[in-house]
Amino acid sequence: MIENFPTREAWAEAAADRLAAALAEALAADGRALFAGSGGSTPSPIYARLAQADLDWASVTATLVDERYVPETSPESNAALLKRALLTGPAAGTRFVPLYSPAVTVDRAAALASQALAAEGRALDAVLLGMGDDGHICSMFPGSPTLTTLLTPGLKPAVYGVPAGRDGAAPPQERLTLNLPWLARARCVVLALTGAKKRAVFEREAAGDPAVTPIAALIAANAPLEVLWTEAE
Ligand SMILES: O=C(O)[C@H](O)[C@@H](O)[C@H](O)[C@H](O)COP(=O)(O)O
Repeated sequence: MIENFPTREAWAEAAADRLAAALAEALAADGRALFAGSGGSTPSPIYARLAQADLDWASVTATLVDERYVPETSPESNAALLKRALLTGPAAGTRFVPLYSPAVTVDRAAALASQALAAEGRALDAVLLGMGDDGHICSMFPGSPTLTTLLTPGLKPAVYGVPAGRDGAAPPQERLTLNLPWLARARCVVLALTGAKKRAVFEREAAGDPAVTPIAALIAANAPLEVLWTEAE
């Protein structure tokens, strides 16, 4: 299930190519495409390449797989990261749907983001995921109180609020996240991993109980998952 790449360049190129192909297919079929990207440090080289893809970016909508409940002015903002890394150059004309919105509670922001995504009227065409060392994808954290909800088949709203963990548990602050059924309905899900540690975490999580393990749940839901790995971190 894991595809190995000899260099970080080849890995980033392959991930960007898969995502661009999925977006191009949607654009050819429907004249529109919906992309969701991850935060964290892993995706930046992939975004840099994807931003150069020869696509009708003005017909693409981009959103996030998860977000800290912070405004774009925060260094923690995934929206700011995506805008900097992907929505630039040829991709600058892409419409962006944020998960965060100001002056409301995290759950209200989740409801607003869910409405905005529902208004797109389509499943995600391409998703770029990273994975934390604890096996989390999006803001679905193994062992967190919200996980069972986020993994529930048939969940209707796309986006949920995630409270900060208690007593040092993840996540350190409130977040917004896509849920498992939304991810699983995507047409292409690229999980980009680097380094021996993440590979071992992925293998452990893939063999876990789908009821309590986000990666195992994604596999069990038959998501069109492509796992791209390179040793170089
Ligand atoms: O905003 C986030 O935190 C992410 O969307 C998250 O799911 C990320 O992909 C992992 O935490 C891996 O992060 P790294 O790529 O930095 O290891």
